[in-house]
Amino acid sequence: MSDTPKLSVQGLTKSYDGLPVLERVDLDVAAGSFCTIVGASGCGKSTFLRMLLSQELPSRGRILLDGRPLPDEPTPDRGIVFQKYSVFSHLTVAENLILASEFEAAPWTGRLFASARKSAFADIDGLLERIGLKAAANKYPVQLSGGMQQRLAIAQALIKKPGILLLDEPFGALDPGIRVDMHDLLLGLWQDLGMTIFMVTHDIHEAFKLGTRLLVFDKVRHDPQAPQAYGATITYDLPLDSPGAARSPEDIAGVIGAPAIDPQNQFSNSNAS
Ligand SMILES: Nc1ncnc2c1ncn2[C@@H]1O[C@H](COP(=O)(O)OP(=O)(O)OP(=O)(O)O)[C@@H](O)[C@H]1O
Repeated sequence: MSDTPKLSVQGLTKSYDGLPVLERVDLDVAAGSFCTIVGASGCGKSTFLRMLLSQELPSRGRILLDGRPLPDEPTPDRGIVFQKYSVFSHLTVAENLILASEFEAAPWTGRLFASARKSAFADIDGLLERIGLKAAANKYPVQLSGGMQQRLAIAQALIKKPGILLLDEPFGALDPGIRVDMHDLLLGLWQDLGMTIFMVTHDIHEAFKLGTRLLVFDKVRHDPQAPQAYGATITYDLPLDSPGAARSPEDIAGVIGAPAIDPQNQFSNSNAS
């Protein structure tokens, strides 16, 4: 097996208007890892994911994918799911899923016809089944529950079989019961498809349950006179799947300090900028 990390982040800094949001981030991630990311609100977790997607470019440093510089633009090998549904409301579930193929095959019209369209629908049949949306293939997003809409968003992100899946609080808007179903779905997909996953969450229990590695973002340098003078970095990088690894959110409270976790087991916003 190759020793080259799937993803390598080297000396990464991101600033907006000269103010650093992230600084000196270094990280090597092996293929097949499931990295959960936690940190105070506003510390740059989404910004980090957007850089892994190439929606944003680093101000300094670099990101390597399979040992090569990350492309400057999003590519099909990286899929993303956001908290808020990112599906097209005027298209059915199945139409949402064949959209990428339609634009690939017909960039001007975004439309496939006759046998090509039929074949595109046939291609997504297995995915619809796997994601639990087969019976809803002809429904519009407004006719789906929140959980089903998020299943559709995940299916959309998986359509190009990405090696890396980026999840930005994907279950944050769902009821606890639905979340458990979504955890099972996600873990099953991760195991079946062998993806490398980066998932931002505010729920520390979710981070422990799903991740093989927990990344905590926080500021190590503070200037009370200038709160925005420094950016956040990875302050804790905890393996969750090896013998002796931290096993519970209570363990992490001991490692990173109890104030990081509030009574609802959510990361506090005390460092919000
Ligand atoms: N395009 C942008 N231009 C200027 N500032 C930005 C931009 N995108 C993000 N920021 C700033 O960067 C900081 C980090 O934002 P980001 O959304 O990455 O944090 P986060 O940790 O994901 O927060 P939350 O947990 O609340 O979602 C914030 O102060 C935000 O205002």
